[in-house]
Amino acid sequence: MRRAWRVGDVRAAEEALMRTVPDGVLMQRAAVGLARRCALLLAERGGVYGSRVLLLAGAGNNGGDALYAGALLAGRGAAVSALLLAPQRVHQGGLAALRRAGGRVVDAVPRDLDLAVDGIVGLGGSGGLRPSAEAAVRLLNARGTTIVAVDIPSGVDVDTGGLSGPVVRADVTVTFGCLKPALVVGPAAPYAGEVELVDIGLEPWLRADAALAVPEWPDIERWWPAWRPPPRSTPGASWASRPARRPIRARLSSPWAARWPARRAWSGTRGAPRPTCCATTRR
Ligand SMILES: NC(=O)C1=CN([C@@H]2O[C@H](COP(=O)(O)OP(=O)(O)OC[C@H]3O[C@@H](n4cnc5c(N)ncnc54)[C@H](OP(=O)(O)O)[C@@H]3O)[C@@H](O)[C@H]2O)[C@@H](O)CC1
Ligand SMILES: [K+]
Repeated sequence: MRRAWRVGDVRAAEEALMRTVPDGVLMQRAAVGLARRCALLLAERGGVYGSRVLLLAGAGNNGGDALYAGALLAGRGAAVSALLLAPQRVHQGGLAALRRAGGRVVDAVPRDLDLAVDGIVGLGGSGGLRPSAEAAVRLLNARGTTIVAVDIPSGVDVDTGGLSGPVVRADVTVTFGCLKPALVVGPAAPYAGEVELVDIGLEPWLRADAALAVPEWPDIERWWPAWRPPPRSTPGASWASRPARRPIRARLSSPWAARWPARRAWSGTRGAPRPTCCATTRR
């Protein structure tokens, strides 16, 4: 089963974990996992060195994750720029790290990009995207820029998986500690693209009863041994018409970054109903 936790539960676990580690450690764990996934993506497309990366950095720690990860990529020779969506409230430590590594701040989305990192908003999101963020997101979505979302594609409702306006259409979402409902269910789920879960040590602190649990193929096969996914040609494969621009491919992860294999499983079986209806929920 894939289990997901709501924002309140993640925050509670985060607080408990934070009491056991020095300040800033969790953000560094998150940033290292994020930078590593971005570097893998860039390596597939010609290499990290000399690649052009844009960070969309919002007002909170989600922007901080993006800025620290950007600093790591700049350290590997990427040309990293940051568009600050709330310059007065940007994560100062992250911005300083980026500048030290040679990154720069821009005031508009650059024309040529190899990768954009969505650090607009994460667990702290409410309502639709703010106007400055919305304009940048519309432009990047329209251009088909490769996007890695930080924790959650910005603009989605994290707890319900609902949408209330334009959202980031990510190729990959690097999420921290645990899955969240918007990555698994609702209209938001396809916008996450491939989801990579980075272990930051949160799991022991999460409550045992997750907000929801969604079965994976092995669960279904265990419950119903005779069942097999329908063939690819089955009509009515509308569930599979995700908004991604290219097929999601499986990538290997390091041992400390557990990939979520479910999308790969589903993407190989077009026509099958996506079993979100089987999700068990906790109120
Ligand atoms: N959990 C963990 O263990 C760890 C969590 N970590 C990271 O922290 C992140 C949570 O950080 P956070 O709490 O600082 O909130 P965050 O999501 O950055 O947003 C805050 C700002 O966004 C704004 N805003 C709100 N809605 C908006 C919208 N729709 N569109 C645009 N802007 C919007 C709002 O300002 P407003 O516009 O309302 O004035 C607010 O000030 C989490 O997702 C993960 O990445 C890791 O670093 C370490 C481990
Ligand atoms: K985000």
